[in-house]
Amino acid sequence: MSTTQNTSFFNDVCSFFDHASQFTNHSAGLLDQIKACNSVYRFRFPIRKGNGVEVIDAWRVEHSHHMSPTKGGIRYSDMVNEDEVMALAALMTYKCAIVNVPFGGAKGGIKINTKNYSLAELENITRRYTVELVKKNFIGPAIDVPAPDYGSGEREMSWIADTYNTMNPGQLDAMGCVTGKPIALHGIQGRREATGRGVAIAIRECVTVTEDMKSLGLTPGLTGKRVIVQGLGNVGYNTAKFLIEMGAVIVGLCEYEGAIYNTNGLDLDAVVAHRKETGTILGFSGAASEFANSAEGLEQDCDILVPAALENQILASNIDRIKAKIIAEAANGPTSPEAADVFIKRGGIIIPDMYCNAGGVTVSYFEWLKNLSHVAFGRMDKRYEENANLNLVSMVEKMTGVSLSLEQRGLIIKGPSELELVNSGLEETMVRSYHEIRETKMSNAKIGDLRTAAFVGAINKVAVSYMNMGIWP
Ligand SMILES: NC(=O)c1ccc[n+]([C@@H]2O[C@H](COP(=O)([O-])OP(=O)(O)OC[C@H]3O[C@@H](n4cnc5c(N)ncnc54)[C@H](O)[C@@H]3O)[C@@H](O)[C@H]2O)c1
Repeated sequence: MSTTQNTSFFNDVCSFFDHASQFTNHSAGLLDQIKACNSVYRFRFPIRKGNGVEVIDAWRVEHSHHMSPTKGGIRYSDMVNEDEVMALAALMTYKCAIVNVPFGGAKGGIKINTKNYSLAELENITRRYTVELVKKNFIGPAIDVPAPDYGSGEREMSWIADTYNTMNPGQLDAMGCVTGKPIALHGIQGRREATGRGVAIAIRECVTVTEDMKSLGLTPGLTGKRVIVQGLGNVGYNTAKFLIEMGAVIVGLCEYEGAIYNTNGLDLDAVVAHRKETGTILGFSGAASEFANSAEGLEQDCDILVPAALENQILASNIDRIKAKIIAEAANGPTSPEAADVFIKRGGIIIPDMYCNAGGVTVSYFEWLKNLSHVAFGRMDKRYEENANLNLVSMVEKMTGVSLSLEQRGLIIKGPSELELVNSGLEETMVRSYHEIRETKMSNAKIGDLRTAAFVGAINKVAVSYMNMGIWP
């Protein structure tokens, strides 16, 4: 299947790319340009730790400048490395193209185990990381816009926004330099849950296609579908939460300390509360069985497996023991090309990462637009709105001499809130993109799977941008 030797995560992404590119008709040179990472910035900076100094390794990779700004999260992990950041940046390019978000792909990495640092040290690291990016022109609302990823969240995004803003006094659009900020600091409603909500919508769309479910021996629809989720962080927790709302049953949960399982379903919030109290999901009273090794949790009986932690979880070495019929890649790169090949050949469906977790960047785009437009999304705070609309109602009544009915008043004051706008935009994007990918798959029997179809669509869109742009000089 691949023309690239698989020695790394980035090579895995290139391997998927190479396989899909045979279904496009672009020149080898253009394909090379799309595939390559345009800028890789590796840097080291010191922080004070205790009475000494510690040097931190960090990266920012801008994979593709076919659109500006570039966009992608920052991973805080002691496992992060240059290859991983390059792979994640490349996935961002294809992801944005799939959901028609007009950004190039980027990603950042800070090599730390967040558990080993105090809050003040984490803030120092984040602010210094931002300063290094500013110095090299690797951040800015029109240049490169980071977001949360594994190990980072709203708190870190606030520090980044404040550092950038402080270093660029008077820059009107400064708050658009990063997304995933808290609501009180120019964030947007619904961003926190967006990736998980998007994953749940992606799964729902997949299981509603009767013909595809028939081929898996499953009934269409989410009701009663048994799901195992790996990772109880931002993406995993929210995916599980929305899947439950949509009628699915969470039968298994895996965290790095182990896994729990109950074929009758697990109470998600009770598990989270238990973990908060004890530091582990193990020992949860509602579990029928538990496994000290997290990976064993992936191999239990279920219809849908949702890896939502890290890459390289489903490999040639364990794919034969995976019982799920659908793998929904909430994490980036959880399935190796070899494992994916085996799974597809035995008739399984993989909802590929580059589409499945695109809800985050979709809503990040809305946040960035809100920051640049300097206008609140949706209707205003209810108190103001009611006053404003009451004025409007009495104005209309005075002008027409007619008393408006309650219904007519209702028509005037009703309007979508920011959250309703965000969620409907997200819903529309995830639904449309799923069927676009599936149609590409169905258009050529040789394409064979959703990931290849997603890559074909993404490659074609990025190719058109590069061709329109031309080469300068
Ligand atoms: N946050 C976003 O908006 C976003 C968007 C798109 C993609 N993603 C991807 O989703 C994945 C998770 O990101 P997140 O933001 O939820 O991170 P997070 O840090 O909030 O949560 C990750 C969780 O995975 C757990 N974990 C780590 N290793 C594990 C293992 N071996 N087995 C089971 N659990 C393990 C961690 O303990 C943590 O609870 C990453 O691949 C990330 O790139 C995140």
